Amino acid sequence: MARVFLSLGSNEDREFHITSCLDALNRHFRILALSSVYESEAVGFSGEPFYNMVVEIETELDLAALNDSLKKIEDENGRRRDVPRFSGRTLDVDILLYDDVVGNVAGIELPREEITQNAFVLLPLAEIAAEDIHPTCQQSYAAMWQAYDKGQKLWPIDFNWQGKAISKAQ
Ligand SMILES: Nc1ncnc2c1ncn2[C@@H]1O[C@H](COP(=O)(O)OP(=O)(O)OP(=O)(O)O)[C@@H](O)[C@H]1O
Ligand SMILES: Nc1nc2c(c(=O)[nH]1)N=C(CO)CN2
Repeated sequence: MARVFLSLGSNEDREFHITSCLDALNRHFRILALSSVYESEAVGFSGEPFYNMVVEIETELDLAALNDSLKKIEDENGRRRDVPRFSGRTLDVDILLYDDVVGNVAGIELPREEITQNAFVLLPLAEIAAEDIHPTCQQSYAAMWQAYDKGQKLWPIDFNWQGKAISKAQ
């Protein structure tokens, strides 16, 4: 069984697509943890603000099969692939960590660089995996967040899934 952390993002019909993604992940995998949902301005392009969160799952799929399964979930949520990389999206699901795998496996680069680059990835990860150690930085996510330049604003959102509030942030 692999422990996997996924980053979810949406800036079109955000509540619908994040909910729909959580429903799909719950059908296909065992969900171990959900972070809060955070709203932030689009980074890298001028578009609508995003909702982002991190989800920990457990799976027997290898990386290639997991990537296929996540792409299918993106497709079911109307993800367009014929648009520039930095543009609006209904749903983006990225693999941040797959156990402690480091390097390129089946075209998947791990650990995903965005962990160290984007507050909208690092904060929700630190929320649910505070004491875990980043496989190459060799620091805990809590320590990495402590040291992170907090210039990028994130707003915790009251978000309910399956009738329960999943927000932990104050
Ligand atoms: N850590 C990763 N998680 C998911 N896909 C990855 C990863 N590393 C490489 N890839 C590969 O890169 C391809 C493009 O995905 P990538 O996530 O980089 O682009 P995107 O989803 O279009 O844009 P974004 O950077 O906005 O997520 C994927 O199809 C996948 O095969
Ligand atoms: N706030 C925010 N900005 C982004 C995001 C995202 O998920 N959240 N994803 C992008 C493309 O992967 C580009 N910019």
